[in-house]
Amino acid sequence: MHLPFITATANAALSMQLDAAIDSKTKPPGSLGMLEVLARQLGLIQQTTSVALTEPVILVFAGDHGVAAEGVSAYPQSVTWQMVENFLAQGAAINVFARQNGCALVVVDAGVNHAFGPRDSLVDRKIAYGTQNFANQAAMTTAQCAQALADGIALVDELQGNVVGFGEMGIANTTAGAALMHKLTGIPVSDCVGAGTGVSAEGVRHKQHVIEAAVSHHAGVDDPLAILATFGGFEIAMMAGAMLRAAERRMVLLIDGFIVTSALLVAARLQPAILDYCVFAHCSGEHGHKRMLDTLAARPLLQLDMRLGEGTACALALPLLQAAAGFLREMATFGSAQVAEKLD
Ligand SMILES: O=C(O)c1ccc[n+]([C@@H]2O[C@H](COP(=O)([O-])O)[C@@H](O)[C@H]2O)c1
Ligand SMILES: Cc1cc2nc[nH]c2cc1C
Repeated sequence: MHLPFITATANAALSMQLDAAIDSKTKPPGSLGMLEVLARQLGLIQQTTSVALTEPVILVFAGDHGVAAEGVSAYPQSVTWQMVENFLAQGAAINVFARQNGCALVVVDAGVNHAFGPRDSLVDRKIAYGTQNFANQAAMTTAQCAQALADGIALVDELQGNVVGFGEMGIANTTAGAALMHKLTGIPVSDCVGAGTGVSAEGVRHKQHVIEAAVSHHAGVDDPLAILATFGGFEIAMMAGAMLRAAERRMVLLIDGFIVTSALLVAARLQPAILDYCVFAHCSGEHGHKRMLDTLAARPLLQLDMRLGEGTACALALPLLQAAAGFLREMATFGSAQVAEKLD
């Protein structure tokens, strides 16, 4: 399979132009804080000092996990397809937040354990009716993993705009995400697991033991794509493919919570320059997310103790991204507004 190739955004001459443009605006230098960091990043991604965000979209990937059979979630597996129906009926949190912020939403069946039948507003990329239970065998075959990556790439090829947010839905996928985090970072499993949908402290310890046993069972799996196939999910693999292609197309990637970031961990192992294109929407309340973000040297925009997934934090962070692009494009300069500059 041909994986996307991502170019780093570093450009010394453009960086200086962006700094000059940002500092020329009618404000004390640095006073827009993180928005200035974002504006600079957007300029480097788009290779211009006049940035513009067009047709933002959030892709929500849904998939089921065989490891749910180990009793690692607070909810039954059927909630995955039921929540997909809720997305299609416009009733979920992501529907509300995307609507509020003028963001399109695309729901993708990457591998839900349910037959939806033909549906106008559901993108059918079902790889299988859920993954296998990684406690006993690899979650997916190499071919299924490659197909999921390729489908993610193809989905992003169809997008018109230049901003894409990533969201997911999948009962038990914090267990998959924690296993990926452990395998890809070496951080102890105990620091990767969390409450997910709300399991008890004992439930979190059970998750830890399930993952530790699976990691020993699959000893020697060390290549990033093999780790993805062994412990990942169809929605996670499809997101990783979509992320790689989005960065190759020089789009802005909005990264949601724990599971979305675990997909990015895989993508960043394959193409480290992808991180230049990522805006981290929030630090999730899921226990391992802060450590995961730290390993990527990521600075999240929001910290609202949210741990829902669905791409909800992407929708909430979008106005901040638009503020960064807007000030760089529209604010007056000290010269144009005839405002006196800083005293020496
Ligand atoms: O995005 C997050 O940080 C996040 C943290 C905890 C849970 N979730 C969501 O909850 C589901 C997974 O939780 P669990 O307990 O079933 O592993 C899945 O549908 C995710 O979208 C999402
Ligand atoms: C109700 C519910 C909604 C969700 N949205 C994302 N993950 C979810 C998990 C549950 C349980």
